Amino acid sequence: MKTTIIGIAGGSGSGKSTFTNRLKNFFGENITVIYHDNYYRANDKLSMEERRKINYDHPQALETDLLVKHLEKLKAGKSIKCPVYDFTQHNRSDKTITIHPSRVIVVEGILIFQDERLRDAFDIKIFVEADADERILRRVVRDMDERGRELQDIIEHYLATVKPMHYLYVEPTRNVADIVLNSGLNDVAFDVMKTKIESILENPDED
Ligand SMILES: Nc1ncnc2c1ncn2[C@@H]1O[C@H](COP(=O)(O)OP(=O)(O)O)[C@@H](O)[C@H]1O
Ligand SMILES: O=c1ccn([C@@H]2O[C@H](COP(=O)(O)O)[C@@H](O)[C@H]2O)c(=O)[nH]1
Repeated sequence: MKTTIIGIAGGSGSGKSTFTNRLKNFFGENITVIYHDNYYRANDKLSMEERRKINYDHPQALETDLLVKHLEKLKAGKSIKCPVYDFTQHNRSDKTITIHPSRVIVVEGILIFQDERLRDAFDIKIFVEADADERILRRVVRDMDERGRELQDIIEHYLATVKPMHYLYVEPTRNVADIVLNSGLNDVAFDVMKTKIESILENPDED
């Protein structure tokens, strides 16, 4: 069985997970989804205070080598144990999820097009775009609701690292995308990708 790998990148709060989860909800077990966020490094030796100060928007914060290895294993038909990141603790949890190989793998993350090895592994590259003001407003709501953050922390973190790293490492990768979406809720884009994935699933041995 051939494997088709689809990368979905974009800034934090752009709507990557919204688009990715829509595909996952539609295709269920027929596709595999991997979040680069789960590959944030384990920092067990650091205190919570030290972990809070890490620049999580720099490529070095992620164990991308492990994700590259995992994609190679999945392509070779082997299952992987994917780490599970705990945003509330700024640390990797002790849980893992077993992910089995499948015809279509979707990989999502802010920095996935920044790494050459990942870029080369993707058969289709999608970049989700949204204005910076919308992204930060969404992030405030999400980080307070789901990631256990205070407003002041989110603002400081955004200005100190999220925003500068976005313009340094995320935004420039828009140019390598095959498709740029203006929203993770775009119905036409969803229909186009749904049709494409259906056709890939119907042809297990085609490139
Ligand atoms: N086009 C949109 N309009 C309004 N809200 C959106 C839109 N896209 C995403 N959201 C909301 O913004 C938040 C962040 O979106 P998410 O998909 O998690 O972003 P990302 O994965 O890129 O960080 C979520 O609560 C989501 O429901
Ligand atoms: O411990 C952490 C690790 C990462 N972050 C932030 O997460 C976003 C990326 O996730 P999205 O789902 O794409 O928003 C990144 O901007 C990091 O700053 C964090 O807050 N804490």
